Amino acid sequence: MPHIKLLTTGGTIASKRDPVTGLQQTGLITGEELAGKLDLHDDIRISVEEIIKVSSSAITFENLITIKDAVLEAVNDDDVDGIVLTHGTDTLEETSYFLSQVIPAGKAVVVTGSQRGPELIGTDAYANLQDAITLAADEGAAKIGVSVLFNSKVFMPRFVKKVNAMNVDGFGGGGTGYLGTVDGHDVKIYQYPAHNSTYKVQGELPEVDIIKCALGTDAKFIDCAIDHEVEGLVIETMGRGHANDLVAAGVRRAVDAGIKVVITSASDDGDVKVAYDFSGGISQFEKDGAVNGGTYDSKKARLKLAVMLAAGEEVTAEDFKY
Ligand SMILES: NC(=O)C[C@H](N)C(=O)O
Repeated sequence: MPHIKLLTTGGTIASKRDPVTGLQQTGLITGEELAGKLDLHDDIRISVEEIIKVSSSAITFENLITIKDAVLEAVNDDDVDGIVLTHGTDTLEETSYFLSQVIPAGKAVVVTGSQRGPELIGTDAYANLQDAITLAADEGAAKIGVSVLFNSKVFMPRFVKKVNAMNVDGFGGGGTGYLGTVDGHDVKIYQYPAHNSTYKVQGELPEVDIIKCALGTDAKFIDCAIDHEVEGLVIETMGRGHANDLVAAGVRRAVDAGIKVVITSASDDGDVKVAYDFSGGISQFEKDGAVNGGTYDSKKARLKLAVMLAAGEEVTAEDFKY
């Protein structure tokens, strides 16, 4: 009988209507209550542990460490066959990606949530939770390690993104699509991630910020980050890694101040790559010691950088290749 550990963190999937305001409030429904209403395969056994109870936009780097410790404990428990983590959708892509960087593959860790609260008409809370548990109990999911289940689809954390702010088809996998499906009690995995590097985080995650560039952006936020002595910076540039001379000068100041700088692109697909020789772009950023973030989106690059710094790893463009 597969034993699935259900770890809960809050989010809409744990919400009920506040009797006074009528608005959704997280943490009013427990994992036990949710799991009690599912139509699971008879031989699945569930045990529930509440880790935290917050809207996911309030999750902190400290919370990520707490979540990681709880997941690792379950991964290392021989009595547990698979893990499901329920989470708010706003930062689900970030927490799942973080976990994929710190939890070695070998046991299924399925992250899920819902766009509509469990009491709302057409809620996706029970369907997603049931599918996530079914996936976590499937042998094929163990090989993926950390995955995301949403609206019947299985995603890899590296590419999953909340693409819709309200409807139940809230997540997409970009150009790489999805890994498989859960249809009732049937799990089908069509593809596995080709690359899986994990790191051993020691202690806290360091402060790493994202600064987004657009037409006419200057370096005031970069200088502010330098003043705040952040350890890492992700500069989200345009296209293949382009900004302007003011940003380039700011990047230089940041690198000189000992900050690890990673350059990402606002585009959804395509690499940051040296293609032009001009002073406000990736060719200059690289000469000045910034790291090429490849196809990483800024939120994932931020977490990868924070994890690598916390693990005491040297950060190079090679680390952002896949
Ligand atoms: N659908 C959701 O879960 C959104 C919610 N605000 C959260 O991220 O916690």
